[in-house]
Amino acid sequence: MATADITPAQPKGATGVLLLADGTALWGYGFGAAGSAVGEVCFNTSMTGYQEVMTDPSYAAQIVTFTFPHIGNVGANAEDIEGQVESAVGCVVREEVTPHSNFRSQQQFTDWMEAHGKIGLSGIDTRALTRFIRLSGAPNAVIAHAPDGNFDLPELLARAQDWAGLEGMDLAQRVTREAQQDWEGGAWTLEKGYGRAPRDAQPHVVAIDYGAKDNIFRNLVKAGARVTVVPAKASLEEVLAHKPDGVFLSNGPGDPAATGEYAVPVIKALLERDIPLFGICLGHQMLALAAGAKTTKMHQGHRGANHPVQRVAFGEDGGWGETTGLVEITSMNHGFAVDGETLPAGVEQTHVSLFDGSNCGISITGKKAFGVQYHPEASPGPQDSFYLFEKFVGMLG
Ligand SMILES: NC(=O)CC[C@H](N)C(=O)O
Repeated sequence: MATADITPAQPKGATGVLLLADGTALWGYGFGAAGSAVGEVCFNTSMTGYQEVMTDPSYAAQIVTFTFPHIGNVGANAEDIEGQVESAVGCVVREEVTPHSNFRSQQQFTDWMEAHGKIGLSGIDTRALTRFIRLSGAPNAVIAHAPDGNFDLPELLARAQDWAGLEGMDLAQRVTREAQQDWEGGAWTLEKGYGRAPRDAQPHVVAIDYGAKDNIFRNLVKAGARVTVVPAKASLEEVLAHKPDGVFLSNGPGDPAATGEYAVPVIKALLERDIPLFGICLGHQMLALAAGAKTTKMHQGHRGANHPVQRVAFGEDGGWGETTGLVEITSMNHGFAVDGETLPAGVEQTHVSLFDGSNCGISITGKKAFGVQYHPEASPGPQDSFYLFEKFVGMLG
């Protein structure tokens, strides 16, 4: 049963609403798919790359508020897809979606959203919503689009209130590939689109897919690796059967502490066997859990393409070299974080966020194992951190 007043009342002409669990209704205009969906509301400050954001599986069970006011300008295409599986359920934007005008566009963003079952809401004061999230934390909400303007508000509110929230939620097993896959995509170029990955390349990286963005695999290929992707719940034996030179731990949605139940024992065993490891985002968080650290839910999270991160230590093999102290501008999408205070002896903090000092990288002493909280593959975002793929592939074999 819903237990809050819904305010303000629906204005004339509204066809979409973001109904927060506390009863606050943000009224606007629906686009994309009709219907409703529940999730945690976050904000992303990227100025470009909305299609990659909306297809990043790490956003499963989330509603993305774009702080950049004009969304839709470059339309949508069949290439800028980061995952074919579940991802953000919807998005909230300031202005009416801009008609597409770009040589790569194949579809209006509104039509693409509809085709992918995602709900859009325009006409929202996204600055006020972002300030609300910064002050009060990321709320649970229902996003709804009814072309005829008819909403069952008590039912929508009950859904927002009954939803358990992301904390304690394991979503990786919902978004992972179910079968092993020989990864075949290479880096994208304007002239040729995506390249092909040579299957005889060395070294061989086995990538555990907790909800991976495809551009990570393309970057591993670009750095010279052959990549075999295995499902989130692959056992140690299944991973080792591929005779990996190194194992990659992917990004993904949900709470790392909940996901770690099946992933962490495998990661621990790989660490014990001295298999080189590289984790990104959720993979970084679970590497930290395997090494004995703790993760926490953040107040508002980090999501955008402009997050400064500083290299603060060399890493075990001195791999950052002279570049310690350097700042990278990074792409980020996380709502949980490794608690830097809980890093045990033998785990070195290699990167920190210059926004809030939170942990952004670790390296395990005596092992070829490291992780970063941010997204070096960009998609979207700056490319300052591509060196990490070369560093990892370079340490194998
Ligand atoms: N991009 C990711 O891998 C996100 C990791 C985790 N789900 C978080 O929100 O912190």
